[in-house]
Amino acid sequence: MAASRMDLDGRPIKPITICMIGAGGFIGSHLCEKLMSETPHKVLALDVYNDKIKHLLEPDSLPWAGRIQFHRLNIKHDSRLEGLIKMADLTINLAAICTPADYNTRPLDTIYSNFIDALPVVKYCSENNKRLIHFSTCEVYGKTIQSFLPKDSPLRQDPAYYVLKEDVSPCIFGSIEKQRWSYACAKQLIERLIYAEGAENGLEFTIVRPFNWIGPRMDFIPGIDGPSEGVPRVLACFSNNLLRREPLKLVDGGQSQRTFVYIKDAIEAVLLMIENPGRANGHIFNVGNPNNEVTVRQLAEMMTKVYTKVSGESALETPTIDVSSKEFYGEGYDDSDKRIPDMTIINKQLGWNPKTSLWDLLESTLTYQHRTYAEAIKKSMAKPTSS
Ligand SMILES: NC(=O)c1ccc[n+]([C@@H]2O[C@H](COP(=O)([O-])OP(=O)(O)OC[C@H]3O[C@@H](n4cnc5c(N)ncnc54)[C@H](O)[C@@H]3O)[C@@H](O)[C@H]2O)c1
Ligand SMILES: O=c1ccn([C@@H]2O[C@H](COP(=O)(O)OP(=O)(O)O[C@H]3OC[C@](O)(CO)[C@H]3O)[C@@H](O)[C@H]2O)c(=O)[nH]1
Repeated sequence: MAASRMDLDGRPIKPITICMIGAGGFIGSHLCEKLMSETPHKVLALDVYNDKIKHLLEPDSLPWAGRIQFHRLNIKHDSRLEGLIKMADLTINLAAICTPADYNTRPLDTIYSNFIDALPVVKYCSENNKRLIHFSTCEVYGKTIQSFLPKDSPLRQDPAYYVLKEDVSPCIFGSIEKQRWSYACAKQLIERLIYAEGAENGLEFTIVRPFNWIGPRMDFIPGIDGPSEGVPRVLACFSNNLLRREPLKLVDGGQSQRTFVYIKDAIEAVLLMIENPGRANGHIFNVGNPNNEVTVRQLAEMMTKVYTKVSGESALETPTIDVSSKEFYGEGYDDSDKRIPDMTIINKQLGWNPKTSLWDLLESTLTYQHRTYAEAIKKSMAKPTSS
């Protein structure tokens, strides 16, 4: 299998060792799965948790046993970090606080996690001449230029005012009191630092800007495998509502727009970056699906239809309710209005295109959510509440 794998320029791919930080999270778990099942590469998987990759670590009889090694560590304070980066050919940094409910309520943790804690990773890669793939975010674009144009301006139809291009679009955030932007701003600064390490010290880097990757194992279902009061990202929020047969909450009318890409499509793009360093180094890549754009309200409607199909349950009488962002997220929340990725750079460098439609990716993801959580939710809802 592995011996005959070729890169995009027809050269055989040599097995490498990857130090993956944040390997136990949503993206990390899918990337580990792909690397184990389809490549000969080794993974040093670093995280505080490993629940989402347990199926790859045990039992010892798995075909890839010995190629993945879990190291439970917190990169904030662990002297093993530099040694592990030195042992690898490539470091992939996924570790971050990246749920919007935290950005305005835990801004210090958010800034430390996305900037300060990433600094040693960049430094160790640069000092030891190790390649780095760093996960940033589409949030670095902030709001579109379009959102500042008058509602009746014909310029609103011009993609130049809303399609987000890595090398052209500005980063437009709200005022400092809108602490929502603490995350985007920290991610932007770490991008600038990595870019400068490349320019001044020759660091070989690739920066990934994911545009709402979704699929199985994303975040948690409150009260089942996460805190009851926790607020995950929209896929898990709406899944939780559907599983509990309660209305889906539309923040500020659900008018914001997003493009969603299936995690399995996006992981293909990351694998191309890993295995084609000559084409990926020095680049910042949007990774998203411009064809899967919906408003959050449309997403809620589609998820409701898909869930009815995959669960066999009847639709709710009141499928959605409106809630203000202040009530849902608290003071200091703000939102990106629209996120369409320009695909020119990733097409040119890696020839990558997403394949899966929004309906299809929701069908496979909600089938997973139903199979994984429906019974546990029923049991938890049947339990009498303690007085
Ligand atoms: N999923 C998306 O659509 C998306 C979009 C934009 C950006 N991103 C970026 O991609 C990366 C991964 O996102 P995800 O969706 O998999 O999130 P996730 O929360 O599922 O994964 C992050 C992982 O990092 C780990 N981690 C955090 N701090 C750590 C620390 N100090 N030490 C060790 N481990 C630590 C967490 O335990 C978690 O397992 C993040 O950097 C995020 O900002 C993701
Ligand atoms: O119950 C809910 C939950 C959310 N919304 C609204 O949905 C939009 C999307 O929210 P979410 O998926 O939580 O996150 P964002 O897209 O805003 O931000 C993410 O983008 C990438 C990343 O960097 C990492 O994943 C993260 O910052 C939004 O408009 C919510 O208000 C809702 O209506 N109801």
